[in-house]
Amino acid sequence: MNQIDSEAVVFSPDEAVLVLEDGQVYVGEPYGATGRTSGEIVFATGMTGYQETLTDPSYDRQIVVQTFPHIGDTGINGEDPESSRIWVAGYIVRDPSPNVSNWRATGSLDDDLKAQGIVGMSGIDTRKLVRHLRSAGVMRAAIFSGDALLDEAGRLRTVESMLDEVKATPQMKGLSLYDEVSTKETYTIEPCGEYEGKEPLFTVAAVDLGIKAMTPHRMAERGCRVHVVPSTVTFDEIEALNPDGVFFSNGPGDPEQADPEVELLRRVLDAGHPFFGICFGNQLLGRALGFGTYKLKFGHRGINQPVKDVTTGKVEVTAHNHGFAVDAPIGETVDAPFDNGRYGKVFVSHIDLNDDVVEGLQCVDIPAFSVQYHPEAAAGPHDAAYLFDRFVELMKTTKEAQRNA
Ligand SMILES: NC(=O)CC[C@H](N)C(=O)O
Repeated sequence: MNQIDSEAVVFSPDEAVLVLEDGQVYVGEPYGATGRTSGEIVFATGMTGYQETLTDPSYDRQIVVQTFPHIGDTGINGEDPESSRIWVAGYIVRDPSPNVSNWRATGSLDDDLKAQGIVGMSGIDTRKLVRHLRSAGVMRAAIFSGDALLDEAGRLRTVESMLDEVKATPQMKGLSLYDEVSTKETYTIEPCGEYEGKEPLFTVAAVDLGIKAMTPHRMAERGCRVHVVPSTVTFDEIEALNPDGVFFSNGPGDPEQADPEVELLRRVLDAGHPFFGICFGNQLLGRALGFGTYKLKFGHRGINQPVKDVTTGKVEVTAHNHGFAVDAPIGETVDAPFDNGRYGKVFVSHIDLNDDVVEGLQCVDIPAFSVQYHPEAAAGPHDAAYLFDRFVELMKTTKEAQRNA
């Protein structure tokens, strides 16, 4: 069934009910675990990579709607997850595949969602739902199925009571609400591929704000030893690693409420360490430089967004997962506003050709740059792999300059 007028909502105990913060209601079937879940509802437009989406810690506490209708046909496997578990709060698909057909499959998506207790639903008009979110903007929502559809007396709940629960759901907050996504202990990724077993070319301290597994791997395959450190790491703990470069990862939450991480980043910049940031890391660099950040109406979540590198004019097909963006001037090189230009000049290096959203920052006077999108290609195109080469080159030139100073 589709979205229906909430006054006339009818559903049975074996169905699933989606209630949006603005009162819209959709009735479908349970998919994955049954129960209740709530969070900010967002949509992802990728046609492939559903395991990478589900296990991206940046989706922590968000209900994800897939716009591509047929999900689950390749089952699940042990190679594609981007972290140790599924992080989405809930999952909504149009037409889940009842069959698994892939040589790497170790099980079905439905079973994995059930095993991890992820409440989902299917069989609703996701196109209508996404068009509504695209015009009304992302908002809080909840999914109810199984016993969660019943009140204490065992009667079917009212939509009003479910709507009350939606409105009691916490709004998107800063990283402190999400520190569950970060590693609790530092771990190290050694050089791999052609650099396997060799002395590392460079040492990177990667701050895990919700890091995706493939990201440090992209640096390790370029000869780096990567120490992945918790989001609560101190500057002195970073210094003790004697890094040639520092990386801030992607992650959930509102960058405007991540001041401790911005302060840590400023100490990294003041120490002159080469810096590379991705997604949340880009927003934190923007805020460290003195720019603001703002919430997008519905965000960018998918693996085919056109981004222009303004220094080369090249257009890259890129993978995105962000609901916030940096508010910086496009088309000009400016003094970074923080502390009367302490960090020198900076320009917007990349822009999204769909909506002119800032997709990259390049500092001119300090060794620091970042992108809003995901160059690690997990899932997604490999167009932006050069950014990892750029980070290695930045560490190389900075080390040489320090040696010759
Ligand atoms: N993937 C990310 O790093 C997301 C960054 C930030 N939480 C946002 O939603 O914009």
